[in-house]
Amino acid sequence: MSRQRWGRQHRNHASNENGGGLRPAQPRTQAEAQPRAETQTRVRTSDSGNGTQTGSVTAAQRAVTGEPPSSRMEAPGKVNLFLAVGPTRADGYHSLATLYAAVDVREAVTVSFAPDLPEGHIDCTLEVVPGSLVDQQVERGSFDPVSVPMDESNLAVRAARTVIERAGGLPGGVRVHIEKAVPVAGGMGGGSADAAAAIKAAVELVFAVTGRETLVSDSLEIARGLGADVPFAMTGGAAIGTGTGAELSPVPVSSPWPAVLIADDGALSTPSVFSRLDALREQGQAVTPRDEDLQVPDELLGALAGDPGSDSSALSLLRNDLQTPALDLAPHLVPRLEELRMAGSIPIVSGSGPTLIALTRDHESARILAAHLREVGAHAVPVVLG
Ligand SMILES: C[C@@](CO)(OP(=O)(O)O)[C@H](O)COP(=O)(O)OP(=O)(O)OC[C@H]1O[C@@H](n2ccc(N)nc2=O)[C@H](O)[C@@H]1O
Ligand SMILES: Nc1ncnc2c1ncn2[C@@H]1O[C@H](COP(=O)(O)OP(=O)(O)O)[C@@H](O)[C@H]1O
Repeated sequence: MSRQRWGRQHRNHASNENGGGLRPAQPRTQAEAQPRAETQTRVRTSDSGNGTQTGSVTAAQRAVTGEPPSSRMEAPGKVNLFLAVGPTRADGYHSLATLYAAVDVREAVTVSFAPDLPEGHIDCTLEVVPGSLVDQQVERGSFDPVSVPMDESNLAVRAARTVIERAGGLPGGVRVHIEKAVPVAGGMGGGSADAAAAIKAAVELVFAVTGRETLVSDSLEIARGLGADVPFAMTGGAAIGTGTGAELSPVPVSSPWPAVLIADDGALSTPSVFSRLDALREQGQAVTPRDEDLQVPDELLGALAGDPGSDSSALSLLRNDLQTPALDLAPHLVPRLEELRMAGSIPIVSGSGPTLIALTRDHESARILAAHLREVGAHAVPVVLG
């Protein structure tokens, strides 16, 4: 069993009651290099129980700086290039076969030791990354960050708490700070990315404060316990997901695929979309695939791997069984998909939606399409997949 920990991106920073003193995230696009959005929401939670700068925080360093240790980790949002959904299982989940691809829109979570807070307390703060799709939604008034739960149900809080408790606790509280770039309830696994980043950051923090290590296998078990998409957010890249989506087989990507992400003004709850699929199937309006259909086609994997024998016709194999129920719940997406097809892209609903992903011929086409969509009022950014 590996004793390796996740990454090494410790940093020290002063943390105050408003989550201030946070080093700005590394700008990823020109748009994101603008000043930070003012949006910041914060709640304190408690219970009865208990970047780029690298290198571990040593006790000596802490003694010199006098700052509590802190770890900032990133994790990507995702799209599903293929998603075949099987029948409902006894536990209420659906067996599925999916092809996950990470997008270069990333969440970041900083977990900081807070000796001034009582043991077991977790403060959670959130800020919106400037220029991100979420920032575009906030600016247009279609998303309010206050709608993200900041209590014990927040996935980053749950992740940090689970890691810390399994490691035997810390002699104080913790601050969790989320930098949000992935649309909430958009079918892009943003909450799962927060959970994954928080697991990695908490593992590093526990090690910095106590010297206790967390096995990679334990981190992955915690990830699986937090949601079907969380293990993929831990690994990124591209992978086949089976079972509930948490059993992963990484797949190679020759060169990242260009695409445009189009966020919606609304949100769709994942359980409601699965329930609508069940209802459509019961009414005979959607087909339940046979077990042998729960397989990502080799041609699609070949296209992603740059197999010379594969060609762009493999893109016709893109599939999302949640698209029909998502469109049923959000019918305004139907003409939008058609417009994207007319513009020469290959669009598909991302996961349970309502975010759309439009694959383009090349990066320049993605840039032009995203700029055009923004001109006509959509929230769009060019991205690369995998
Ligand atoms: C649909 C997908 C496709 O990648 O992504 P999103 O659209 O949410 O991003 C995932 O399967 C979502 O993963 P995640 O959001 O982590 O799901 P979970 O929290 O574990 O489950 C939320 C709910 O979704 C339904 N669910 C999820 C996964 C699955 N294989 N079968 C299901 O039926 C269940 O109703 C479950 O209670
Ligand atoms: N850190 C978090 N970020 C976003 N949503 C969260 C978080 N923690 C809990 N949630 C809850 O999870 C729901 C789904 O979140 P998200 O992962 O963004 O969507 P999706 O499952 O569509 O990819 C949200 O509506 C919210 O209520």
